[in-house]
Amino acid sequence: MSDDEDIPTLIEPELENENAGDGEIPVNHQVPLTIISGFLGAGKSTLLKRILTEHHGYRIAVIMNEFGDTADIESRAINVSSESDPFAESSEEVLELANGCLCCSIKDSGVAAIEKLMQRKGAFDYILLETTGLADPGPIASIFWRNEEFNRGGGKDIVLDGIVCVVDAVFGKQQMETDHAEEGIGESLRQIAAADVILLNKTDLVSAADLETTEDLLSKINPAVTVHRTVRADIDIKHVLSIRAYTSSRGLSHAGTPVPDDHDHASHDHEKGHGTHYEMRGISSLRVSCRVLSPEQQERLEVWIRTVLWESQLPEYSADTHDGKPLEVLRCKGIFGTESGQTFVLQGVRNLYELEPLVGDDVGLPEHGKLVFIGKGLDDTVRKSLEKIVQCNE
Ligand SMILES: Nc1nc2c(ncn2[C@@H]2O[C@H](COP(=O)(O)OP(=O)(O)OP(=O)(O)O)[C@@H](O)[C@H]2O)c(=O)[nH]1
Repeated sequence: MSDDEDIPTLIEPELENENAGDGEIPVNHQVPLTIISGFLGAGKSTLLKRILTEHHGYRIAVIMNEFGDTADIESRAINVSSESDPFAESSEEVLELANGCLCCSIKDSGVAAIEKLMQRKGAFDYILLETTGLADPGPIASIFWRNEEFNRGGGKDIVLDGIVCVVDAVFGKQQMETDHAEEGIGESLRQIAAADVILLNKTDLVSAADLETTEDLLSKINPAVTVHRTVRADIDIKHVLSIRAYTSSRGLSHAGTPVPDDHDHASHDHEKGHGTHYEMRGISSLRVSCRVLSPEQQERLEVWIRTVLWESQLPEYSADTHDGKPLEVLRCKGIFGTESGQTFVLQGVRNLYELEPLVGDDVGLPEHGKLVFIGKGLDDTVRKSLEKIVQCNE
């Protein structure tokens, strides 16, 4: 099918849930979008097939896109609302599946095609976007999350729900350990870094010990990720859709417990803190526990985040005196309490971040907050710099 006459009739969305929860669609009229990434052959199509053939009540539009070239998407994002956009006439096919899902293959245009898809809003209530096995989902995520240009256009009705990464239990560990890029971090590690949920798939093909090792590696690279072990991507849909990874405290569920002081080879040179840092093939992650913050500490933390994210340096060092590697943050997440009795959630994708008080999400005031940063050059100096702000008693 290629022309609009073949596209199913519009149906008004039935969004009735007041409290979007596990597996429920949010009541606001924004359409949640989940990005599915994953290593080549890991089981992305198997997951998609499973989601599309189950009777879950969602009307899902699946976009299978050659989103390999993210620079291309980003440049088009800027033109998304322009009438004269030469990409508005993207080639696309839409198929309606038996359970009401729409399957769209959008071949040659990124965001403009999604905007076009949004003109059919009402025919679906959820978007799944499958990236290629070689894509870094980070830049794609930042288009849908807090991107002002895009949000003024067709993107205003889309809300990024989360990033799901499918990892091959057989080859995943080897892939991560040998991943490299000309400059910096390889794509499979970027996919792990960006993920909110990982499906460690094909667990039927490996030993329990190997699974343990791979899972351990995944959570060292991304200390904020939730890992589910699967066979043929068999997973309860509530763990992958409507997880609200960017709008709730979910995924930070361990925040109430102190970060363990885990003295492995990667977290050396601890003084007194409960932080860890881990480094592998150019990617590094930091996990730091955080006391209940005073207003001054909160202010200093914000300055720290802005300086690291926007200036790629630590506040107490100028770029040429920090003897570490260049700083780059791919993803950050966190939750902490303040002396004023509020709970704050930190979310960040590349140099975009949001630090907002948590409303209507009853997690209680976390006595031991947690901050996680994943990226490049996040070494022990960076860890100590952050701990100096969030762990001292003022
Ligand atoms: N044994 C086993 N095979 C699986 C499992 N999941 C997927 N497969 C098989 O692995 C192969 C690759 O799965 P796909 O779902 O096509 O993987 P993909 O990530 O979409 O692959 P690309 O699009 O090429 O990157 C297929 O032959 C699947 O049937 C699993 O859990 N166990």
